[in-house]
Amino acid sequence: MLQLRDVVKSYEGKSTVTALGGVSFSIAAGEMVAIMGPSGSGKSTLLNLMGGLDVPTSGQVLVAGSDLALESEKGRSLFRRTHVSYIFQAYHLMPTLRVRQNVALPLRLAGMGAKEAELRVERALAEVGLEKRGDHLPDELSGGERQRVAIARALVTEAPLLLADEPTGNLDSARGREILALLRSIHARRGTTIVMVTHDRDAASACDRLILLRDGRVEEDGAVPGVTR
Ligand SMILES: Nc1ncnc2c1ncn2[C@@H]1O[C@H](COP(=O)(O)OP(=O)(O)OP(=O)(O)O)[C@@H](O)[C@H]1O
Repeated sequence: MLQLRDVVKSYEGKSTVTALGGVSFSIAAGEMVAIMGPSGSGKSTLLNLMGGLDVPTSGQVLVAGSDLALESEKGRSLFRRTHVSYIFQAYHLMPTLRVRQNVALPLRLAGMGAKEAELRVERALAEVGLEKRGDHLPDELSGGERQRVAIARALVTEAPLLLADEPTGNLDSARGREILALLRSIHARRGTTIVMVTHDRDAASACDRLILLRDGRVEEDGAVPGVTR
């Protein structure tokens, strides 16, 4: 599904910062992968490249065999809409929209008809256990529930790749574990490929593989220590 070949990403400014200094690995369809590493090691940069939000300075990011850097901005935007969904530490819900409208947003942006969209929204809300909260505003929900709404919004497009940036970062450990269990069940049921940046050992333990970054390079890549499945 994803292949990174000797990916370098530098940011030009007063001085050049090399965020990624030659990263190579592949992620197969259906994997659930954690990316860990100290602050500044390049995790968010990597996630942005995988999601087609940015392009590498050199090297290649191949998604299903095609090089995202060779696509036009329009091509990358279509790729993002159809292939990738995101969840974030801070949920990023629209505060003035009801839960149901938040979940429907990516479908409305893609121009999907109201009936089909409604069906998908209700299905996604049921999948995250919030079928009774569709008319609430995000402010009326707990942190864990807000993250569930964000997960439902990620599910509606049926994108094969889910990128998660610290999905449990704002939650206490019990709520965090519920979100991780939900992500695992989605992974098992839908076969969604999940890549999760995290500082949280529990979150990494929910994954099948751990990629450890240090100073913009892969330091370790393999099974999550202490986890047997
Ligand atoms: N837009 C930018 N311009 C300049 N430098 C940047 C930019 N984005 C990131 N960097 C630098 O690139 C390096 C990697 O940053 P990145 O955000 O990918 O790290 P991270 O591992 O996600 O960190 P954290 O865990 O703190 O979020 C850092 O040195 C950072 O300062």
